[in-house]
Amino acid sequence: MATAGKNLSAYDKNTIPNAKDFRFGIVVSEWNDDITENLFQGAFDVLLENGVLKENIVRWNVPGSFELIYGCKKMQESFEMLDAIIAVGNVIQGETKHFDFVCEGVTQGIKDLNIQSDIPVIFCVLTDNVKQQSIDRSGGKHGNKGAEAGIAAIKMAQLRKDAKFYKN
Ligand SMILES: Nc1c(NC[C@H](O)[C@H](O)[C@H](O)CO)[nH]c(=O)[nH]c1=O
Ligand SMILES: CC(=O)[C@@H](O)COP(=O)(O)O
Repeated sequence: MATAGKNLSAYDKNTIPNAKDFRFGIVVSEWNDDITENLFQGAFDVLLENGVLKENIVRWNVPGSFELIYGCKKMQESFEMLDAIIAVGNVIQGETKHFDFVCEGVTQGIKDLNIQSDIPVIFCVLTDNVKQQSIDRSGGKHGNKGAEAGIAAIKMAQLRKDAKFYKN
């Protein structure tokens, strides 16, 4: 189902673990910050709605979405007590192929971080053809992908906790 068929902000609170003991990092790209700030707020609000303490959320900024890779990697290394990290960015097609390389690079880089580290990184990067698509997905008519990412972060933090329990 495409995003157009669902509300990115909608979730059943009864299916979300209580996240009061979880700690989260959020790395935010400054490119298109009118969009990325809305994405950040969507994620931040959802985390608080589900019991996360403000003091258990750490935020770093990076210049652009491509730098999300390095920023998230350093956050994994610096804050070993984090339960999950959310990478927030917005890439919009310009005149050239740069869009393709940035999107592919970020996608592969964040995928690699999930393989190489025990701290999951959630992909909250909008990759849009035009600005209106970004607006629609960061608190507009299709909801907020940041909220979707916040829920994913809680679910992956719980999966990671469960996996540690079964391993011991
Ligand atoms: N065009 C967009 C960019 N481009 C910048 C890159 O992400 C990167 O910061 C630069 O190439 C230096 O390494 N970034 C976005 O996040 N969104 C864009 O639309
Ligand atoms: C995704 C980008 O880097 C892109 O917006 C830059 O614009 P352009 O392709 O016109 O240089």
